[in-house]
Amino acid sequence: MAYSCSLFHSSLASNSNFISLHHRNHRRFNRPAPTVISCSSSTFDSSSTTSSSNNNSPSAQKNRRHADENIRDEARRHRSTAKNTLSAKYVPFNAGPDSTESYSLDEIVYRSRSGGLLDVQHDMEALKKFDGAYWRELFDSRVGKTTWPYGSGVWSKKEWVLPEIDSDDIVSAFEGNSNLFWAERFGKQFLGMNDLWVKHCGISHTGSFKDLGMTVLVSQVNRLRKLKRPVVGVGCASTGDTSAALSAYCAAAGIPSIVFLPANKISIAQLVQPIANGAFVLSIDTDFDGCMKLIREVTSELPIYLANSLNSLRLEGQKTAAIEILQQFDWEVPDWVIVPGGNLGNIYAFYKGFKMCQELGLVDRIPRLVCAQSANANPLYLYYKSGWSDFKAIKANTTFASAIQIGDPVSIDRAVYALKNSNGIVEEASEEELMDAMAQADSTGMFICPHTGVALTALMKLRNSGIIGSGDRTVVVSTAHGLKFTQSKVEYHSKEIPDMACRFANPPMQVKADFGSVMDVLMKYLGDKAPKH
Ligand SMILES: Cc1ncc(COP(=O)(O)O)c(C=O)c1O
Ligand SMILES: N[C@@H](CCOP(=O)(O)O)C(=O)O
Repeated sequence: MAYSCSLFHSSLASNSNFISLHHRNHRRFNRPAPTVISCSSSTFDSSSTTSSSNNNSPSAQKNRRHADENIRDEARRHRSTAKNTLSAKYVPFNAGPDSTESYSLDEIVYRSRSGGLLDVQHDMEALKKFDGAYWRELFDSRVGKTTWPYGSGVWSKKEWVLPEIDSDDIVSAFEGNSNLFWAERFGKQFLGMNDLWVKHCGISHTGSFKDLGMTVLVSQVNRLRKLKRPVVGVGCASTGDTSAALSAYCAAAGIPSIVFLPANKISIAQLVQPIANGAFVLSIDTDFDGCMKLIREVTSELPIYLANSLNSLRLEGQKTAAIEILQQFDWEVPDWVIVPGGNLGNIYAFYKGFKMCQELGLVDRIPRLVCAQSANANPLYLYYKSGWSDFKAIKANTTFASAIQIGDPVSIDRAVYALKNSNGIVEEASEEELMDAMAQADSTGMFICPHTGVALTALMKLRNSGIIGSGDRTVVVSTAHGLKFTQSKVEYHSKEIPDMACRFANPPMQVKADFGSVMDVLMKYLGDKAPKH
């Protein structure tokens, strides 16, 4: 599949700005943030230790960081001396009330004694000592600042993520705080919807939502290494996004990273990311599931810490995207959230984020979740269609949504739990459907990845069947930046894909370099576009 059009070039744009959405949010964000938020039994650092003001008033100057101090030093100087009453530990995933099995987060453990998944369990009683309004205000007060580490959308929720980690150990690129895009034209034109949103988790440091989990995992590794635990490097199997995030965060912390990639199955843009960040890259002649099996075997033999989402630390970071969505809607709960699924950690992370907000009184309900799969890699969809009676791992086929070409998802149990407990739905998208949906979305000003095309296809199907109503507030989670997947767009717009009509292709027009020829094509174009009366 070669490039045929020299007009197309790829480069990865990175933007971690928080784009506040609408008037309701402005009201909240404009409120002065409290310097210290006190509560009955504890005090957490608030965001306003650094002056975020541009003015030169004496009070702004007084709050200024010392000239010889960096933001980490400054955070240390302002750190609350109150005893931290919050904690978290690993427990077997979905363990019954009688289970006593648990592990410190400082242990290197990925599986329960019975071989099942683990989950990070927070001390909910300690968190409940503060009411929902407290947490809403604390999280809101930290948005858009450079105070270490709260300028990160993940670490602005530190108390719910890794409450015990020292801020000094955190490795962060101020990830998160991604924009929630009102898909006005796409919603109106293709779906008759006026409250459709796209959460752009891919507009991030390495171009995918993986940054949210990787900052947490690599921070904990940083702590483990300081505690002299046997961690020489960190490794993952990847379809291209986990490897990019792992290598970037490890490079920032000076920790060796090792990535197992299925040969010729990821995009060039994704392949070059770990190479550029200095990771040890193994290109292996197998698929993602084969790489996953190998990394699990290797990490049980060598002092390499496992960074895939089998490791439940990752999901603690990823769950903050759910909290962020609620925050961006001024703590109003959307009706639906649609997430593309592959290894199936993220759908559970969203569930967990929403559920914590409900349990801790920030909101009174959770949205219905939809997991969207490529029809070429759809083990969850087949399981759902069997009435959850018959799960079979499959051999995943090639799909343009290459990052979710996964046939044996490690988090299958987590995904089923999330969907059952959120009245959820699973949908699938054929190659033509996902590529058409991507092209349609792009034609309304987005530039999404094929995985987001899978999620948009699910939305289209659920709208057509009337399950999602025209007025339902719906969020589609965009998981990676479209600039990582330009080749699939080039092929689509060049109409190069066998057996695909590419109905929304917009190929460039070749024109001779003379005024007459250019005028001819422009006159025709403008004639076609002129409003018909
Ligand atoms: C771009 C993209 N979208 C979606 C997914 C699916 O996420 P999960 O594996 O957590 O289901 C992945 C990775 O698997 C991905 O890289
Ligand atoms: N899409 C993923 C696949 C691995 O998922 P993980 O969340 O378990 O790391 C990737 O980019 O590698």
